[in-house]
Amino acid sequence: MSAPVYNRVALIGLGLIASSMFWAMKRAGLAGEVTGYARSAETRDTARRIGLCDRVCDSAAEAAEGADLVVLCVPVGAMGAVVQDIESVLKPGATVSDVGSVKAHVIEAVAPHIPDGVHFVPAHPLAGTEHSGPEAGFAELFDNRWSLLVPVEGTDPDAVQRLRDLWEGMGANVDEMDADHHDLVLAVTSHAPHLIAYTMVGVADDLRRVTDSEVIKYSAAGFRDFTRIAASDPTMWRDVFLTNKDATLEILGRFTEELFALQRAIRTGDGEHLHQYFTRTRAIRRGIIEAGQDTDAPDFGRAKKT
Ligand SMILES: NC(=O)c1ccc[n+]([C@@H]2O[C@H](COP(=O)([O-])OP(=O)(O)OC[C@H]3O[C@@H](n4cnc5c(N)ncnc54)[C@H](O)[C@@H]3O)[C@@H](O)[C@H]2O)c1
Ligand SMILES: O=C(O)C(=O)C[C@]1(C(=O)O)C=C[C@@H](O)C=C1
Repeated sequence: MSAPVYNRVALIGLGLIASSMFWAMKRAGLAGEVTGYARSAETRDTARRIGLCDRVCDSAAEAAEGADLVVLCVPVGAMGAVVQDIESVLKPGATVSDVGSVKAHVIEAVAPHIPDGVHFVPAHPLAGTEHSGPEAGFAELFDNRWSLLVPVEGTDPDAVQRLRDLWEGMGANVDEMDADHHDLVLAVTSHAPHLIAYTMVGVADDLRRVTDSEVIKYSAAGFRDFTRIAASDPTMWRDVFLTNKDATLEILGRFTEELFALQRAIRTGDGEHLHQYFTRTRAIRRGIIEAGQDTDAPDFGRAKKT
């Protein structure tokens, strides 16, 4: 057990990420008391029933009052409204953070409502599952995953260091990045891939109407992975695309160009193009495994190189 990093932590929005943070903080003794608030009475009841948070409050302001750290764990599009519910109760010296998947938009929506004397340190854990809600969380979610801190210029370095200590205590590796760079990187590694998975599953569903249930019956591993991703929370992902518009459209534009090039290679029988392309992408996967970045990858990925 570590010494608490914060005496009082408030979690606003009690879904997958907040509940995982709660269990991870409890596992390592990182917070004295953790309060929580969720918009729906049903979620608050569930949280009380499963012991999620030391105290579940009936308003965001009640949960945030007196907290040393307040973490906004709601969909990206709701961050601006939520900070306005709590701005008047934030205590001087407190830190406000968030876990949103998009950073420039959150900073734009939240920063104007942070009172003088309160720190704002945006963050984004690069860990999740397709499940959502208060019962989806688990203490190990952040183990050996990245959590990116995106402090705006002039932020107190002690406030940043303290949040870093919290994330490291929850098992994550921490890096810092600026917001625009974050949003471009995540458009490549997370946002565009999710949109592609949503599309692929949508196409298969359309096809299913033609081929009856064969798409589901014979779905192979690759397609199943797409369906896992495409089962992710619709509200969360709607907000991601609406708030990281430019970077996502830029990456999707490039994706479409490559897709057309591959389509052409197939039509013209250009096997050389296809082989070279797949050789390049295979090397990327191997690079990730060799760098120890894919903790889910089986060992044979490292050992066998044909
Ligand atoms: N799921 C992931 O893989 C993942 C990973 C990293 C970061 N994130 C980010 O974390 C945040 C939370 O995601 P999650 O997966 O925990 O979602 P979730 O759906 O499991 O939980 C979201 C919570 O926010 C509440 N909420 C929704 N709208 C609200 C509003 N207008 N006001 C107040 N509360 C509201 C919901 O009731 C729920 O309690 C999002 O910003 C998301 O982008 C998600
Ligand atoms: O593993 C998953 O289910 C995820 O999609 C997690 C994932 C990702 O794309 O890697 C999704 C969104 C986040 O903002 C961070 C992590």
